[in-house]
Amino acid sequence: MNVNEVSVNGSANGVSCESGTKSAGKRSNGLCNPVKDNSSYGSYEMVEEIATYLLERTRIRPRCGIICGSGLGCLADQLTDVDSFDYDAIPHFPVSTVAGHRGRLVFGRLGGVPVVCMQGRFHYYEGYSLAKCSMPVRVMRLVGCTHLIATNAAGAINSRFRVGDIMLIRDHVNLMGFAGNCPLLGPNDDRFGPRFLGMAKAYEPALLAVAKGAARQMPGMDDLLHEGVYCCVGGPNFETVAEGRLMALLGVDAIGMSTVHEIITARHCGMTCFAFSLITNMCTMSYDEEEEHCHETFVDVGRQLEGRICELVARVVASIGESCSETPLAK
Ligand SMILES: O=P(O)(O)O[C@@H]1C[C@H](O)[C@@H](CO)O1
Ligand SMILES: Nc1nc2[nH]cnc2c(=O)[nH]1
Repeated sequence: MNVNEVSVNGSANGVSCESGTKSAGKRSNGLCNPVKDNSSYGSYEMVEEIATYLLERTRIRPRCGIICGSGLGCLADQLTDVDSFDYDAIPHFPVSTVAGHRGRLVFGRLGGVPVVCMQGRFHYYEGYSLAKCSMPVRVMRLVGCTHLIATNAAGAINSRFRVGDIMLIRDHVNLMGFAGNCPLLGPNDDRFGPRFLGMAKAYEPALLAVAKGAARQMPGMDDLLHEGVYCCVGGPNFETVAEGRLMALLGVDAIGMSTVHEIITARHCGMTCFAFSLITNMCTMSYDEEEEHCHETFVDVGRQLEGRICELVARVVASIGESCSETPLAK
């Protein structure tokens, strides 16, 4: 099969620069070449090659992939029987460039359930296309994951939220998609999933119920927990007051710079998804307010809440473990 015909990568409106990919021991020069990237990056064969590389080096056969958001790398630190791979050692993998994103893939067990964690994700503002940001989700699928848990740091639009709260994501607004940017742009490869994708049940209601049930059993957690709508923007700048107000009108509760394209990619390849936002700041909704946005402070909010967040994720993973059969799915 001609890889050019089945490539699933699309760069954003033909204007996204790809940066920092390691391939065959050589880093790209980071120059824009969307046409080339569109035809060769992220093919099924490439993702399969990465999956094979990893499976040959670990005995863990993960059922659930976990993406650690800014300041939430602690999720990977609680795994046992660990095999970890720095991103720059994995063929074709992008590299993390953001503080609080360590840049490694960690295979291991969480409460006995085999999982794989991205300890650091890729963002559009780093210069990667949405397809490239989300490519590791397809790797997770091809190493056997049936479920994805995505976490992120986000700003609250909803005035009832407070810094340190957790918002379970019930739904999202794909604002970048409205502008014609989507991780599924370009030719579709049916081996990953269908050309046209329904998104009405993107976030699995049963896992939302598990998380809410778990929170009720964790002292003080119920008060911190909300359910709501997440929106991803390209970043890296935060929102103007007018943009924050627009988000409120759109029904958005929290805003960030990730997750949506990962969930689209995961749903495309048939994964069951659960996601939550750690509220790290209140969005500035009035010109009278001081803007107090600082990435380093956001990372600290994650550190302060790591015990609770780890427990919540462990409980959701335990329920996923119970629902999965023991048949390995890895190709
Ligand atoms: O990876 P996530 O979505 O948690 O990162 C958020 C969005 C920006 O990358 C960063 C802003 O501080 O945190
Ligand atoms: N876009 C956006 N991303 C964030 N990530 C953490 N806080 C914020 C925020 O206020 N806005």
